[in-house]
Formats: sequence, C-alpha cells, structure tokens
Amino acid sequence: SVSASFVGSSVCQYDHLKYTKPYQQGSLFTINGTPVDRVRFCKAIRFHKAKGCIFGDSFRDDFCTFHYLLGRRFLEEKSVEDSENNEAEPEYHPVKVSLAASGFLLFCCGLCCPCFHKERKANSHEVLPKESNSVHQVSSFEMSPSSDKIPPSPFRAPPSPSRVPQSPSRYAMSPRPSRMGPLNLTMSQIAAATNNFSDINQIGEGGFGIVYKGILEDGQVVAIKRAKKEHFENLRKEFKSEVDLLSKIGHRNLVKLLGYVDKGDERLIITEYVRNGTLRDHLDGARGSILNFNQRLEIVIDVCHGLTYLHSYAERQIIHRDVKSSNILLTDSMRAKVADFGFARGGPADSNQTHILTQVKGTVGYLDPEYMRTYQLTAKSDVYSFGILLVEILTGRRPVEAKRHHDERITIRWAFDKYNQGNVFELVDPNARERVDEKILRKMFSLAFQCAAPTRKERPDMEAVGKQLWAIRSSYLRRSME
Ligand SMILES: Nc1ncnc2c1ncn2[C@@H]1O[C@H](COP(=O)(O)OP(=O)(O)OP(=O)(O)O)[C@@H](O)[C@H]1O
Repeated sequence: SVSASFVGSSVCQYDHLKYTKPYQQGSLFTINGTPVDRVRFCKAIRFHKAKGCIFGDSFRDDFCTFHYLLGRRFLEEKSVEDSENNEAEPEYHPVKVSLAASGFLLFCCGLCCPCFHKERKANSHEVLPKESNSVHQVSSFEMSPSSDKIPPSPFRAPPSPSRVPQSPSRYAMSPRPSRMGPLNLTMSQIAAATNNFSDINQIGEGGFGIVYKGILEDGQVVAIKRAKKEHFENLRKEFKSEVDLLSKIGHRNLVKLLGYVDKGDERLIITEYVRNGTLRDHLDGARGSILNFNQRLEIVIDVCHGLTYLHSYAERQIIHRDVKSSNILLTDSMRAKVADFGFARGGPADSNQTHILTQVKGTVGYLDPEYMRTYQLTAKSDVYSFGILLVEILTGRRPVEAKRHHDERITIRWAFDKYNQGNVFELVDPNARERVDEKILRKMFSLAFQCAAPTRKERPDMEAVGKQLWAIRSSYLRRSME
C-alpha cells in the first residue's frame, strides 16, 4: 500500500479511489492502494459515475479534462475476439484494476497469516497446511447429497448416518493389499522395483511423501508415491482423495493411476512415470534447454485440456485445487500432464449447488482470493491458478518472488502494471530469446488476467480458455509462417 497525504477519497463497488493534490508534480492517484496514472484514474471515476456511484463534493474530478485523455490509449483488451480487429479504446474495467490489489491481499495472507503458511521443503512453493483447524469448513462429501455416487473403494468409509470418521485401525486392518487399476502389485514387488525404496530411486518429495521411480519385473517404469509415516493420520484423507479421483479418470493430459497399496503402515500410489521433469524445472533451465514459445503454448493448451476434462467431462466434476508449475509433468515430446491430485475434490454434485464450502487448500501464490475469503470452492478456483500459471510460463517468474524489489514481488501484479503501461516485451522470460509478435503476447497476458480476475464470475471457464488459446495458437503459427 502507499502512504501519502490524500485529499480525495471515495469507495465505489470494490474500488477505493484516492488522490493527493491532483495539480502538483508527483501527485498520486491510487485504486485499492495501487498507484495508477491520471488517465486511468479518471476512467475509473467516469466508470463509477456511470454506474451511479455518488462522489462527495470534496472529491473533485476537474483534473480529468479532455486534453489529458486525448491521444492516450487505455491499454487493456477485453478478450481475444474483441481485440483482434478493434483498435478502439476499451472501457475501464474495475475488476482488472483491482486485480493487483487482490494479488497483494493474497501475498499478505500468504506471508502474514500463519494459518496459510507452511514451509514445505527447500526451494519449493509454499503450500497450505494439510488440515487447518483455523478455517471453518464443511467437507464437500458431507455437504453433497449425492456423495455416495462416488464408487465404493476400500478407502471410503461405508455410509454411516453419523458420518463419524473411521478409526485408523480400520484402514490398517485391511485384510489384504488394496489394489486398483491395471497393476496388481504386492509390497515385495514394489520393494524390488524401487531397490527397497533406495535413495537412488528417489525422484522427488512433496507434502504427501517421497516419490520413487520403480522398474517393474516386465520393465515397465512407474512412479511410486510413498506416504510419510509421521503424517499418516492427516494424509489418510488425502491419499483416499487422490486414489478415488484418479481411479475414475483417463485423459492424456492427466497422470494415470496404475494401482495403489494400503496395507499395514504403508500407503502407496503407483502412477505412470512421466520422465521429463516438471514445468518448473524447465522454466528454471534445470533440464538443459529453454522452452520456446510454441512449446510454452502447447504446454498451456495441454494443461487446459486436462482441466477442461476434469471440470466438464469427468463422471463427476473434479476440482484439482493445486494447479501449479511443479505439478505439471512433461513427457519427452514435451506434452504436459497434470499430476498430484492430493488436494482434489469433487465439485458440486447437484446443479442447484453453485459451490462447495470447504477448507482452503492449495499453494500460496496460486490460490483464488475469493475462495480464500469465502471458503467457496468452484472449478473457477482452478481457472484462477491457471491464470497465474499462464503468467509464470510467459515470464518464467514464480508467482511470488520474495527476493525481488517490492514492486515486483507479486508477479501477477507486476505483470498487470507493465501490461497496462504497454511494456509487454519486458514481461517475457529473459531466457526465451525468440521475439514473439506483440499482439500475440498481449492476447496471452490478457487471457491470463481474465483467468486471474478477483471474482469467479469474471473468469472464463476452462473450455472457453481453450478456445482462446487455440485462436492464439493459429495466429501465432500464421504469423511465424509469414
Ligand atoms: N508420475 C511422476 N512421474 C515422474 N516424476 C514424478 C511423478 N510424480 C511426481 N514426480 C516427481 O516427484 C516430485 C514430487 O511430487 P509430489 O506430487 O509428491 O509433490 P509436489 O507436487 O512437488 O509438491 P507438493 O505435493 O508439496 O505440492 C515432483 O516434483 C516430480 O519431480
């Protein structure tokens, strides 16, 4: 936020408009604490006046005279289609202006509020606690009248009127290994496949546990997630959620579940092995090469297809809740697959339900601010995270870059400001040497900002995002052939 002596201040809808003495050099105009230029400020006043907001007498706007506006172009694009052949000045959009503020709010929540903050592992994103008691919550399955539509699994408690959680021993006493998917593995086969869970086979570590590469007797390579024993009790629900949801989906842009084991004090999830690392590794250059623009575009299209399937075509809607670059795995041919369903939830089960009320989970920086505020979860929370991911893949920057100058710490806010100043080239990942057409870049960022709008009703759904991405890709290919 900005500290200065403001002489005018007014609140309209979500926007708090303030200015210092407007006729002086260095005068300051802010919307929701974010400095904006005079033109944008005047646009906001006009917009809110048109919407019927009453500004007090002390709130002057005579500095919004015509000559200030003349010849200046407001640098926002409403949608790809709108912007294609339309050079006219788009109207002020309060949501887009307040986007930066919401990013800041997100940052504050993430960094200042201990209940939203947990150190997970070195150099990783911050991830919310697995089970937080600080947030009033109702589980979606408890809320949903048709939660029993989810096919029974050995992990799912039998229907009980009181829905009392099952005791841990119930799971521990499974009579025999629980298996699902095409693979039927015993513990000793898994131990053999991973060299007895040796460090050499370890390929990563997340909140759920350690991930190992395993080579089965027939040569098939798999990834095996082994739950950490110290978090067993807390992770039981997560393990169950991941297995239940993964077992019902099959899509080339989603990591495939091959089997699981839940026996004694072992919880293991066996999935297809995706061997070319995570998107974050590639953005960091940790895999040797730098992604070109076309690869970046194809990766986001793949992620978009995976999420579209989860939101609109799975047997029941699935909300991933942890869409982020370290959960996007890449194949050798650079196709992307969405992984890690540990936080995933079934969406509203009946059409009268607009959302589910649930505890906030996800990773700081990617979390939908509206969901954080209201605990209302919808598929649009994934859309928000996708918008953040889109900015990440274009800029190469993590959503929160704590070591940078404070103006640049929240990547979405920094990108939004630069975009509105017309400096789109300054946003592009400096490692990517290819010069991409400005119009294409603007369309990509514009789409990202739409996805990361502060409220869900302003965000497109994933299917619409896919259409926009396809249109951008065709323009990109057309232009690169010219
Ligand atoms: N199916 C897989 N194929 C190849 N590598 C995988 C696979 N699943 C996970 N990994 C590797 O293991 C790492 C840890 O994965 P995991 O899903 O447990 O945690 P994460 O998503 O990185 O972190 P968190 O769970 O804390 O959000 C990944 O970053 C990836 O490098």
